[in-house]
Amino acid sequence: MAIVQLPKIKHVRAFTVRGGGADYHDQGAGHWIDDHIATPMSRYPEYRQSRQSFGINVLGTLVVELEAEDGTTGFAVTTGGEPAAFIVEKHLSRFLIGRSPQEYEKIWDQMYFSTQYYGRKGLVVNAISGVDLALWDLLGKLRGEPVYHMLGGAVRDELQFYATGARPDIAKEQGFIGGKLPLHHGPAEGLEGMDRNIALLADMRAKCGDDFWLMYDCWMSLDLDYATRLAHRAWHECGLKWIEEALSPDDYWGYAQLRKNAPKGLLVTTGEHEATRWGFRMLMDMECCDIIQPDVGWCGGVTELIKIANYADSRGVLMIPHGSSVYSYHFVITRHNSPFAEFLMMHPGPTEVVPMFAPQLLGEPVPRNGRIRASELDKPGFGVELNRDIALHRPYSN
Ligand SMILES: C[C@H](O)[C@H](O)CC(=O)C(=O)O
Ligand SMILES: [Mg+2]
Repeated sequence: MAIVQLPKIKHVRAFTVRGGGADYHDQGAGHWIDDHIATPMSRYPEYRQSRQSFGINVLGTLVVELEAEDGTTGFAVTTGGEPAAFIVEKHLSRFLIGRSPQEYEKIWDQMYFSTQYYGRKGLVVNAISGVDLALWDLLGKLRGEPVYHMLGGAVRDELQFYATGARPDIAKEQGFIGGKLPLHHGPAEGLEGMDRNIALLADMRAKCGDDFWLMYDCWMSLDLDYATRLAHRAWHECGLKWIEEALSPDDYWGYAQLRKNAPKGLLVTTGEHEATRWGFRMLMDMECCDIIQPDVGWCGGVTELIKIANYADSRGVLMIPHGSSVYSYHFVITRHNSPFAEFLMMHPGPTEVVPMFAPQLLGEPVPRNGRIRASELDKPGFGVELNRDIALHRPYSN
């Protein structure tokens, strides 16, 4: 039987898109996701009300499209905009053109180590992740297989989701297994801010009852003392399930101490702004958290997430990827140490379940009653198509 040789990559294109989608903070006015949410910039009053005021949405979405010799295309979206498009077109494309998508390990290695002198985390690894996701999409489209089949197949029949957004009470009615609230007040707002954080959580606990998971997402905004005090009050007064990304991603020592300081039973989680197997090894070897939360569009893509997830599994650490739509769904359904997934509520309220990366992905599945069945992922690649009716801008070429 002849060995299958897939067509090689002929074209690499990087586009940018504004307005929601993969850069999900890039929303219009009045959206819950930009309503006085605590960040490291909250120490400056002028940047406290709106995260867009300090530039959280400055990058926009990066779309990576790979076209094979036979005309088949694979694509992916992530956060990165024009600077990431430059890196894809002017640097990474040389490792892709004329190559088979089957070589995703060697291609990843060349993309990472050729940019290591100016990359390693953040924007550069976002760009690498976008290329890697497009490679896996192209591979699936050429093979006629969903990505989750290529990752070993489903270990359960369906995905269960918790919802991130301002209305956990509505999320409970919609069938989600928990609700993660954004933290609104950081250390700069003192005891009054802490009391308001607890009052909101207590109100949601009263509305949701005792059995519904409630979590706080602190988006890197706290110091160790404040995070420790918040953890104890939120656990003892409101039954908080986990405190997420309380500290700077660079403060591995702080996370290790927070995990020691936290009340027994409260989970400490982080990782969405961490990258590569080496960054997550640091989090796990220093025992910084109970759950790692890589974003597959930011940590290095599927090729790197395989390495991260397997190391976590060997250490008994849960790996619940940060919300990244189909790119995490196809991974989570194949891993026992990923028992549930995140769904980021992108409706402004949020009062409705809408596709997370809308309007960029045609055919993007959404949870119904807080679940997506594995069979809903049974389309080639990541099972979505690029919406070509949106304004795609190609600022560079290779
Ligand atoms: C809600 C958080 O501030 C952020 O916008 C999203 C996030 O960190 C998450 O979904 O996790
Ligand atoms: Mg988060």
